[in-house]
Amino acid sequence: MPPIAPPPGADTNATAHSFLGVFRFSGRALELVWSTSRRLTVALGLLTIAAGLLPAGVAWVGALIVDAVVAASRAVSAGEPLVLTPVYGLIALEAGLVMAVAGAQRGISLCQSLLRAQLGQRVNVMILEKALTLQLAHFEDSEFYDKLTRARREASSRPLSLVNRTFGLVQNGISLVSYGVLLAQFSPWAVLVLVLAGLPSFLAETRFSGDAFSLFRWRSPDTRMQMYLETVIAREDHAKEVKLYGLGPLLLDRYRGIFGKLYSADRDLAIRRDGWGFVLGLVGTVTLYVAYGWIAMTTIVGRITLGQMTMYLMLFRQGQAAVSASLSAIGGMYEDNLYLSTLYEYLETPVPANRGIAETGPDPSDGIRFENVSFTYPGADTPALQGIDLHIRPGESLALVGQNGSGKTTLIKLLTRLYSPDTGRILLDGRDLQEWDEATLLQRIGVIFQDFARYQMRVGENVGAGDVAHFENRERWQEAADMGMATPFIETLPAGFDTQLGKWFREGRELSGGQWQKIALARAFMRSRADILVLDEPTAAMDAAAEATIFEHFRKLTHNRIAILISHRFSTVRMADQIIVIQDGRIIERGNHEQLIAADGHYAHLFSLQAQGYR
Ligand SMILES: Nc1ncnc2c1ncn2[C@@H]1O[C@H](COP(=O)(O)OP(=O)(O)OP(=O)(O)O)[C@@H](O)[C@H]1O
Repeated sequence: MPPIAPPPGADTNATAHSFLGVFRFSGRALELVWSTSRRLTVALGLLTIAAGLLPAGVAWVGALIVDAVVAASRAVSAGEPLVLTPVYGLIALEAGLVMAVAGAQRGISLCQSLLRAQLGQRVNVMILEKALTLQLAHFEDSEFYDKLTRARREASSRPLSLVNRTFGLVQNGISLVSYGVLLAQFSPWAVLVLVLAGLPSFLAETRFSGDAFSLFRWRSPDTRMQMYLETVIAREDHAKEVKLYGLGPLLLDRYRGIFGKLYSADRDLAIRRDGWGFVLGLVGTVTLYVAYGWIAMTTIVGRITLGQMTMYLMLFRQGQAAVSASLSAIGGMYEDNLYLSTLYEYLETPVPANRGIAETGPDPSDGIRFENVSFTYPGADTPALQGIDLHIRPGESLALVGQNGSGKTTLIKLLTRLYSPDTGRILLDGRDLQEWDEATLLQRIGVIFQDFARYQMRVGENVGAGDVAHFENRERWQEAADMGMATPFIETLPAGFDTQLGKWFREGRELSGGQWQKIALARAFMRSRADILVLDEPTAAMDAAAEATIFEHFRKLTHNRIAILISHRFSTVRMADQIIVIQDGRIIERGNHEQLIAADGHYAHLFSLQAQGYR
């Protein structure tokens, strides 16, 4: 039998197994619904109470009708005149009540649809707002990412579903109490029998729902892998490789494999759940018919009327239906709880508060300083950077050279405060980076990473993204595009700056790698107020002529700015005032091009290798 119990490490709260676990998040879900729309929540509450009480009323009036009919027919047999008014009156009353039940149920479903839309939007916005406050490290943490995707996937349905089920349970509870009150007049034992007959199924359902709850949690990485495989197989940005390498069947096999594994656990649980459900359900049926006999016998001996007999039978039957409706609500509530626990874990992820407030530094002519900076990625064994000392003054340019994985991009991530150093400090204008106000700091830095974003938006917006204050400013788009050498090809696009990019939307145009890079460069140039410009391999996909011109622009532009450049092309690197060579996270050489060539070390070796290639 596949393990239902979670493996070590899976967080199965003990309460999840207890009956109360079902209600763990009901209060919070209710709070969420309440704050989304008070009017709709109140309406839903009132309608639920009405829908809970009215069925007992219908049963009661039903009994009165039968008794009135019996009385009237006896009167007619006894030769008395026929009086139909009381019977018709009662029939009309029952019809009214039945209509009211239907009205309440419709009203509930209306409130639910309206709430579903509002609540879905609200939860999605909460999730996205939180995402904006997260740090890069969160997105790189697989477990956290899992929480985020799960929270997003079911945001529009789960919170309301939990509320609906909670209300449904309340409604059935009210009905059960009202049936109980009426049934108690027949015999308090009958009430006890009704409750006891439902109890085994109730306990079994709670138990199995608890198992399902654990199962969901335990399998979450598998489900995530399945989702990922779906993305790889069915999305345009992977389609090229999947086709050319013939990866499709292999990936699909994996997808099937995961399903097989999950399915066997599901099947086992479903068989046990339904098997026990059937057996315990039989207990209910047998009880019903024993009660039937008991009620019939009591009618025959004349202790209750025919009308009461119909009512008690109906109460018993409806009572059992209410018990089974409650059972399925509870089953679903476990799943909803799982979702909400993920949602709240995600929403409550601690985020370090904006650490600094400084908007200026004591010495603006000092530029950037790294003092003995070391950094290890969360979960990594070896440091990505160690003992980095570095000084770049305003107006200077710095080039970072090193093998793949040597730590160049990491250095930029620390400078842009996407991560914080483990030891040492980074100073800007003589002030620790941690003390700077985040918005001020970010305004001063323009950066393009190797894996820059390709927004499926218009060309102009792709450029404008570099400066949100001028996102829609066409003049600025134009200037930035000129500097990024993007203007000539943008002019050839069907709608110029208004051309839609990417393939997700209608009439979207795909660009070449170099064209995208020019757009990204233009985006960095949008940040005209930024006095630190960082280009992480900005021209790797560009042709040599474009690269040369861009650097001419770049040098002119960076006159009073700090320019940091990561590149594997020595033709550009050599132009920098200062070059540092990084190896395994440490600086092994530094100086300008001439000094490094004269030193005849690592740099000189790499330079001559590349120069040979051009001879
Ligand atoms: N998000 C991350 N989490 C954990 N380790 C990382 C992460 N990003 C990079 N690393 C590791 O840190 C080291 C330095 O990576 P970095 O991206 O800084 O290299 P790089 O010098 O920019 O390389 P390239 O020239 O290939 O761009 C590498 O060993 C890499 O595997």
